[in-house]
Amino acid sequence: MDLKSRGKSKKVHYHSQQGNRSMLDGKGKVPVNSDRKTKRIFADQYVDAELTTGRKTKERNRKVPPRSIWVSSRMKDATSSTAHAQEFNGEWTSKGKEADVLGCNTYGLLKKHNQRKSDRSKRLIQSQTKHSDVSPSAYAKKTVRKKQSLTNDDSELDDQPKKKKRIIRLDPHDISNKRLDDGIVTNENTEEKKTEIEKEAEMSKNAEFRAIKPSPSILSFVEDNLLGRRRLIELKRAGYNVELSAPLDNIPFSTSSERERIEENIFRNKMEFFAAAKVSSSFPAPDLPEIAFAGRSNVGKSSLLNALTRQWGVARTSDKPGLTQTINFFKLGSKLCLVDLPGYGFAYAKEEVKDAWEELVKEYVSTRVGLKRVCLLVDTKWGMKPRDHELIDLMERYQTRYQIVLTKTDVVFPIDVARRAMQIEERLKANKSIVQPVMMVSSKSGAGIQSLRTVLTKIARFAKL
Ligand SMILES: Nc1nc2c(ncn2[C@@H]2O[C@H](COP(=O)(O)OP(=O)(O)OP(=O)(O)O)[C@@H](O)[C@H]2O)c(=O)[nH]1
Ligand SMILES: [Mg+2]
Repeated sequence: MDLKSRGKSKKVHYHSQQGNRSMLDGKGKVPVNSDRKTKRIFADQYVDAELTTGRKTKERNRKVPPRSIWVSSRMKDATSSTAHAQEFNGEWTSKGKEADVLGCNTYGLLKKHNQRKSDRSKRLIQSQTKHSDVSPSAYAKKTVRKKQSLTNDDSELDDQPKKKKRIIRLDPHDISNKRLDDGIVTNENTEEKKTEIEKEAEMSKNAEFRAIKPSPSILSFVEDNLLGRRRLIELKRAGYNVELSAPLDNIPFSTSSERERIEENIFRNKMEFFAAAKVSSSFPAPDLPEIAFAGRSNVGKSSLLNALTRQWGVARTSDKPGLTQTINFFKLGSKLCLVDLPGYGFAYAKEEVKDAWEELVKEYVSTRVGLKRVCLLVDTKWGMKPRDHELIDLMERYQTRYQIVLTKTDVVFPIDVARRAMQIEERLKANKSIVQPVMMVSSKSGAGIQSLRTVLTKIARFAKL
C-alpha cells in the first residue's frame, strides 16, 4: 500500500514535472496568467535546480525570497532562468531514468554521473548568467534589496528636513530688526497706518455728522415733503398712490391754484432737446434764460431733469457714471432752457476726456451769457467733495448764481437728509453767489421735486436777458 502510494505520488510528481516541461519546452515561456499551483511548482523546481549547484540546502532555503515576490511580480524576466533550470532538471531525470532502465546503476557509473552532474550544474550557472543578467536567487535578493532601499528611501525622504517658508515677523516699532528686504513689509505697514488714519478720520467725520443739529425749519421741510427713506405704508397713509412712479410728485390734495398755474405754464411744457456741445464754440445762441444742472458723475442730473418735467427718458440716464459727455440743451416751451452738464469726478472714461469735460463745464459756468442759475447737485449720502468746492470757488469768482440741491434723498434716513442740508448751509453761509436754502429732492420718490419746480419757475418768470 505504502509502496503503491509512493509510486503513485512519484508518478504524480513526475507527471506534473512532465507537464511543466511540456509547457516550457515549446518556447521556454510560461504564461503569466498560469494558476497558482503552476507557479508553486516552478518555484519548487527552481529550488531543486539551485540544490544541484551544490550549495547547502538550509542556506538556500533561508536566502530564497518568498516565492510570491519573484514568481508573481517578475514572472516574465524570471522565465528564462527558470526554463533553463527546468530543462536541466528534466534532462537529468530522464537520463537517470534511462540509466535505471538499462540497469547500469553501479557505483562507478554513479560517480561518473555525479561528476557529470556537477559539470552540468557549473554549465547551468554559466548559462544562467549568459541568458539572464541576474540569476533567480540574485534577482530575488535584488528585489528584496530594492524593496528595502525603497522603504529606506521613503524613510530618508521623511527624515529629510522639509523646506519651511521663511516667515519674518517684524515689530513695526522696533528698529533693531529692520532689514534691507523689509521695505515691502514696512510699506504695507505704512499703508495700513494710512488706512487706519483714514478710517479714524472717517469715524470722526461720521461722529461730527451725527452731532449736527438741524434747524427746525429744515426739519419741518423734510417732514412736510416726506423726504428721506420712508416705508410705503407711511406714504399710503399720507394719501399717495405708491403704484405710480415718483408718487410724492403726484399732489393729491393740491389746493394751491396759483402754484398749479405757474407749473402749468412752465414745467408742463414739453421738454425738447435742441443742442449738444463738446466745445464752447458750439454752444447755441443764448436766446432763453438758462438753468444748468452740474455735479459729480452719477449724482442724478439727467434724472432730475426728467423728474422736473415728468418726461422720463428725454434726458438719458444710466447707473454707470459718465453717460452725459456733452453739454445738452433742452427747451421748455418758450420761456426756459434746461442744460444738462457732463459730470466730473469718477466716470468710465479716459483721464484726458474727463479733464476736457471738466474744462468745458468750467468754461460754461464762468462765461455763459443767459445762465441764470446753476443747480449744483450733491449726493445726500456722500456730501460735498473737493471737486464740488472747486466749482463753487470758480462760480464765486465769476459771480455765477448757484443753488445746492441734495439728490437721492430716498436712500438715507430723514434725519440725515436734514443734517446734510444743515451741514452744507453752515459751510457755505459766507459765500456770496450762493442762493439759499439748500434744496432736497428724490427723482425716484418725487419728494421735494414740486418745491424745486416752484423755485425754478420764479427764475423763469422774472428773468431778463
Ligand atoms: N435712489 C435714487 N436713485 C437715483 C435718483 N436719481 C438718480 N438716480 C439713479 O442714479 C443713477 C445716475 O443717474 P443719472 O441721472 O444718469 O446721473 P447723472 O448725474 O446724469 O450721471 P452722468 O451723466 O454720468 O454725469 C441712475 O441709475 C439713476 O436711476 C434718486 O433720486 N434716487
Ligand atoms: Mg447725465
